[in-house]
Amino acid sequence: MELESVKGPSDLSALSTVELEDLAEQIRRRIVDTVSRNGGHLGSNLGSVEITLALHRSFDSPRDIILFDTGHQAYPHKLLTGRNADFDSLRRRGGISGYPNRAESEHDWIENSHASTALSYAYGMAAAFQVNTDDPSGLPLRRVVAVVGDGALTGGMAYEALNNIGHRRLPIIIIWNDNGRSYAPTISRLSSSLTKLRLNPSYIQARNRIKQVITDLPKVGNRAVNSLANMTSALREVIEPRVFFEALGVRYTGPIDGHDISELEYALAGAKEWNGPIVIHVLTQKGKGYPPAEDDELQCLHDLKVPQALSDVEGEPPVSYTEAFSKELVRIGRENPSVVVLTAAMGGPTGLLPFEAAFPARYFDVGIAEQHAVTAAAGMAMAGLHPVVAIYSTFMSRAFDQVNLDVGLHGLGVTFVMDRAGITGDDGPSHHGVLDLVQMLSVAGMTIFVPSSIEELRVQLHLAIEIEGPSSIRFSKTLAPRLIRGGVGVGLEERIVREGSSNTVIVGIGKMLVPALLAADLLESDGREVTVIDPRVIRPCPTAMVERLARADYVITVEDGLVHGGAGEFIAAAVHAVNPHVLFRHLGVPTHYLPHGNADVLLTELGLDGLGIARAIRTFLAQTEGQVRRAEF
Ligand SMILES: Cc1ncc(C[n+]2csc(CCOP(=O)(O)OP(=O)(O)O)c2C)c(N)n1
Ligand SMILES: CC(=O)[C@@H](O)[C@H](O)COP(=O)(O)O
Ligand SMILES: [Mg+2]
Repeated sequence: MELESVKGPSDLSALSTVELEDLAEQIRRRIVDTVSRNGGHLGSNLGSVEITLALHRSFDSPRDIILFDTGHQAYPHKLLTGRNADFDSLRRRGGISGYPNRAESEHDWIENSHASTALSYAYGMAAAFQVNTDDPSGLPLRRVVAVVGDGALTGGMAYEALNNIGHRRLPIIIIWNDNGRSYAPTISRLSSSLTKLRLNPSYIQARNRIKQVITDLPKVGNRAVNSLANMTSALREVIEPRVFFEALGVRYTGPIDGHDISELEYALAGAKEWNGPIVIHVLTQKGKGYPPAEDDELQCLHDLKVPQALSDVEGEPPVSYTEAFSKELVRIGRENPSVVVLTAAMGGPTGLLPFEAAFPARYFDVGIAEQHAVTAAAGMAMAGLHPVVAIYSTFMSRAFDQVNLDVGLHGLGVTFVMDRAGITGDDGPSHHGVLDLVQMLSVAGMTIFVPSSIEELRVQLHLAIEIEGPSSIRFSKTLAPRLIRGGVGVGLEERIVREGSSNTVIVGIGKMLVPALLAADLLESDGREVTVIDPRVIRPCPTAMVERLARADYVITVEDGLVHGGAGEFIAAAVHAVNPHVLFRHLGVPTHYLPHGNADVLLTELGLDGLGIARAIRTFLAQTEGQVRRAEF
């Protein structure tokens, strides 16, 4: 069967094993081809092809619910549910999402790409189907299936859900998609013990032989007992997961080969008969069928766009903020032995691997467990270390309570480094890092740095680590401009990057300094010389900046984060305490879930590019000219 002719799961039911294997190959080619052009998740999707085929042949989606944890492995699901024709638009503005999307298909349920949520959704849905037992259709109970990766299973929510699912004995089928990796080898005793079994048929056959020996034991006598003693280690590796899940009240079966569709369908048929929660432990190969993707470096492909840098340093290739952070952190690690780093399974993407290589004992990957990472850092700070916790802005939301009360309440010296701050683009609404400024401003005593260039990032990282209390630094998913105009700031002071003669000041926060300066250039052609300030630090609000803004008539703040409760409003409150008559206009991200697409395109749509900012300022001034009342102060 040709992939193009698959319009939905019902087209799969009559396919033979050979036809299925051929279709799997077509799906792999389609994914590799599209991701190589559009970017996206390669390893995870190539690893979930057979699982997805078996699920859509064994269940009746969307009547039966098929949930994908994290959702980054759902490309085969999309191709098999009628979206092959649209697949070329993957992750493009206006195109199909890189994650399940309810507006795209009735077969899609979870749009949130944050890991470890699927089992909680499954609990809720299975419980709802039990409550609504008077289903008029007379059809059997709707089944709920959750595909959960071994990485996602290291998240706290997954354990919370497992506990409840087992306790309530809800008939949920859990596919534990175990490829032994997140970005790196998964931090999981449950999973690592099976490394040898990872898709090595001889080990899986050995496991089956061990089971047979146990069964035949009474007939064989001492010789088997001795050989059994040698085999108990392999047996233990296979038994441990069973003990873990069944202690929670969840039946365990496996491990099975996650690329053998017949074996998968056999296990699914058995699971459907099991009256209660059951986990099918499936061993898969990340990147299966495309060797370059079989490591985790190709977890997610994307190309970093060169920002509208105003003045690149001649001759030096542009680097990303991540790379600049990564290198400076190693330097700091050499100078300061109390500095340790923590990651939640994202050591590679957050640039921590060089630090790990240099100081392995001071590198902590806790798995996809942001809450635990933050509070573990609090413990380390209490014990005299200075932890640097590197977590994407969007994932930091998950640990807000821990930041606020486990670190902030105790005033501990922990530095939070939030990469992917602001609109990140291709990964859509659950990846834009637009909440971190609002959240960090809610934590009393948190020093908040917003670097606008590589040089500033380096200086501010050193400052943050020297601060005794909590501190945070945020930067975007871009190559970083080398803004040398005006030099690098000092301490916790702002930088006047462009001095104008008018009474109008633009405060360009972090990455937004670049479009702010472009807007100033455009306004100059109107004959309006505006001042542009790089605040560098949001809290404590730089004193000299507050005084400078209190003398202005009009102040426009620009941030790559939510406007409501954001940095601009915080700055305005500080200025209005000095001069309540200064007129502010805050530009930033509205409180909406923004779609996926190129970050610069999304920023332009929001009016956060240079032209958009200039337009907004012209409108603001036209609306307010003459309203200004000079304060006596
Ligand atoms: C809360 C949260 N933290 C971090 C991430 C980033 N992330 C995306 S995929 C991934 C690894 C997932 O590993 P696994 O569940 O084993 O799936 P696999 O990629 O191996 O198929 C991580 C850490 C995330 N999506 N959500
Ligand atoms: C699915 C997920 O959460 C991550 O893989 C994310 O897609 C990575 O984003 P970057 O591409 O910005 O590293
Ligand atoms: Mg995995």
